[in-house]
Amino acid sequence: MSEHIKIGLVSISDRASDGRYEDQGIPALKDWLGKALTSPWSAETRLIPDERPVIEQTLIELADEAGCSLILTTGGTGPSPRDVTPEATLAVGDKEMPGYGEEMRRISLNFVPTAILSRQVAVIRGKTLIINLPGQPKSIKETLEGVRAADGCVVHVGIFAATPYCIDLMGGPYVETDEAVIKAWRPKHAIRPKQD
Ligand SMILES: Nc1ncnc2c1ncn2[C@@H]1O[C@H](COP(=O)(O)OP(=O)(O)OP(=O)(O)O)[C@@H](O)[C@H]1O
Ligand SMILES: Nc1nc2c(c(=O)[nH]1)N[C@H]1C(S)=C(S)[C@@H](COP(=O)(O)O)O[C@H]1N2
Repeated sequence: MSEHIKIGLVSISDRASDGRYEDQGIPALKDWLGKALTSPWSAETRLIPDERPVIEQTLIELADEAGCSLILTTGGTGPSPRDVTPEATLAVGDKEMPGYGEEMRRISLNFVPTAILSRQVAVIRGKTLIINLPGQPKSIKETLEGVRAADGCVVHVGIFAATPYCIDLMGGPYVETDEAVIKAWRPKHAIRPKQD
């Protein structure tokens, strides 16, 4: 049996938040989740500048007040002076989840050599998993879904594959996915029977 999940989507960009360009981060996140999730979900969206106090306050509000079990951020993970998303994320986290950043950089190296410049982190705050994704809108699908060969076969599994089980272990809602987009990996004992 699946359960409703509230997901925080945070686009962190100076230029998108002040209107110099249109934000493509939140639409890209919504688009991918709309294709990937088969269990019920709703989004809380925020478009904010690269200001560390604003990022921290936004993450705290979405986790502690809005009740998001998962928060995905996009933007502000590079080496520029204004890129402070990882620092803000680590500051509000109780536990770091280093596998996410390690795996995203490995996946992204299949697309761009500059993937090593990306400093993404993931943390758990209370009952909320917070994951930083890179800022390039196309990198959202790339990191969540992984790498496919020309015939469509998955050659490097995306980071979302492990995320529903992580949320299970944190005591959150049971999230299900469309296996054609991303297969949610759980040990056999943790898989609930599908309902018609
Ligand atoms: N929200 C967004 N909408 C559209 N494109 C974006 C967005 N965020 C980032 N990008 C693109 O991805 C690139 C890398 O993202 P990064 O987070 O490093 O942004 P940036 O160069 O610090 O600029 P800004 O914070 O003003 O978006 C940006 O230079 C921009 O081309
Ligand atoms: N999957 C993927 N990862 C990516 C990219 C990309 O196009 N696809 N762009 C990279 C680039 S050009 C940079 S500078 C770093 C910086 O992260 P940021 O975009 O969040 O600042 O992410 C990298 N990671």
